[in-house]
Amino acid sequence: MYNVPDQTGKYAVVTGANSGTGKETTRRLAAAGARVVMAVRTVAKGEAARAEILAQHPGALLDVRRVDLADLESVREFADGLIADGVPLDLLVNNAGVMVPPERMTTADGFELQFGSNFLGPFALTVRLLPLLLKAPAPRVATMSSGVATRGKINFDDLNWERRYRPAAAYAQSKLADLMMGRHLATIAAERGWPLLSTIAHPGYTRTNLQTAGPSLGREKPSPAARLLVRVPLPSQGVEQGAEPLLVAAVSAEAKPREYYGPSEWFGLVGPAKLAKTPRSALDDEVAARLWTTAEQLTGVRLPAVV
Ligand SMILES: NC(=O)c1ccc[n+]([C@@H]2O[C@H](COP(=O)([O-])OP(=O)(O)OC[C@H]3O[C@@H](n4cnc5c(N)ncnc54)[C@H](O)[C@@H]3O)[C@@H](O)[C@H]2O)c1
Repeated sequence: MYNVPDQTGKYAVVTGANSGTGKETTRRLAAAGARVVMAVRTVAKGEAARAEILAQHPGALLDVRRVDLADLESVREFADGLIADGVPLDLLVNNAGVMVPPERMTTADGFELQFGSNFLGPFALTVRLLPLLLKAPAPRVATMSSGVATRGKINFDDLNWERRYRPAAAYAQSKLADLMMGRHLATIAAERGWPLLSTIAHPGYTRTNLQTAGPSLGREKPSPAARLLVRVPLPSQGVEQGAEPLLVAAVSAEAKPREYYGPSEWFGLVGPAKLAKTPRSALDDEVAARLWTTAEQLTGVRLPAVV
C-alpha cells in the first residue's frame, strides 16, 4: 500500500469524492492530515461518505460541497465559492467521471454527457481554480484518465457525437482528452513559469460503481452495456489498489510534470503504482493545444491573462 506522505496543512479538492477511487483518495489524503473538500454532485451521498471516513478517522478534516461537472454554471458557483473563501489550494484531484450511458445524453449545456462531464467540466473547474492554486507554494493538479485512452481519438469534426453515437468511443475520447489536458496544463505551467505540477493517472480495471450502476446512470434496469461490462472476465482490483496511481500522481515528491501513473501488473496480479506508458495518441502536443483552445471556446472559460 502506498504510504501517503504527511499532508498536514494541505488543502485539497477531490471531485467525485463520494464513491470509488474518489472516496478512497479522500480517505487516504485526510488520514495523512490534509483538509479535503469533497466535491460531489449529490450532497447527501457526500455526507454519507464523509460520515464513513470520519468513523475510521475521527480527526479527518472534510467539507462536502456540491458541484455538477455536467453543468458549467454549477462549476462556476463551486469555484467562486472556494475563491471567495480565499484559502490557497494545494491540490486539485480531477477524479469524477461517467462511463458509457445507455443512450446519447447531454449535459445542462448541451454537450455529449461523457465529453461534457469527463472533460469540459473538469477543464472549466481547473482553469477557474488556477488563481487559487497559484496562491499555494507548490500546487498540484492530478487528473484521472483511463487505460482506454489508448483507444481514444479526438474527433474535432464531431466532438459531441452528433452523427453516429458510439458510447464506448465517446468515453475513450473523453479520457484521452483528460490525459491531454493534464499534459497541456504542464506545458502551460512551464511556459508561464508557474510552480504548478500537473500529472495524470489511470486506475486499471477497478471494482467501483462505474462498472455496475455507472453505465445505467441510476436507471432501475441496467443497460445492455452495463450488463456486458459486469460480465467481462477481466482481472479487476479493489478500490484501495485502484486509487493508488492517482494518489501517487497527486502527492508523490518524486512526480514530475506530465507524468502518467498506472498500476503495475504481473500475470493478472496488481502491484504498486508505477509510471505508465503514455499512449501514442496523447503525445501530439499540437492536438493537445488545439483541444485546450477548443475547450476554452466551448466553455467560455479562459486562462487568466496574468496570474
Ligand atoms: N473503475 C475503473 O475501472 C476505472 C477505469 C478507468 C478509469 N476510471 C476513472 O476513474 C474515475 C473514478 O471512477 P470510479 O471507478 O471511482 O467510479 P464511481 O462511479 O465509483 O465514481 C465516479 C464519481 O464521479 C462522480 N460524478 C459523475 N458525474 C459527475 C458530475 N456530473 N458531477 C460531479 N461528479 C460526478 C460520481 O458521483 C462518483 O462520485 C473516473 O474518472 C473514471 O473514468 C475508472
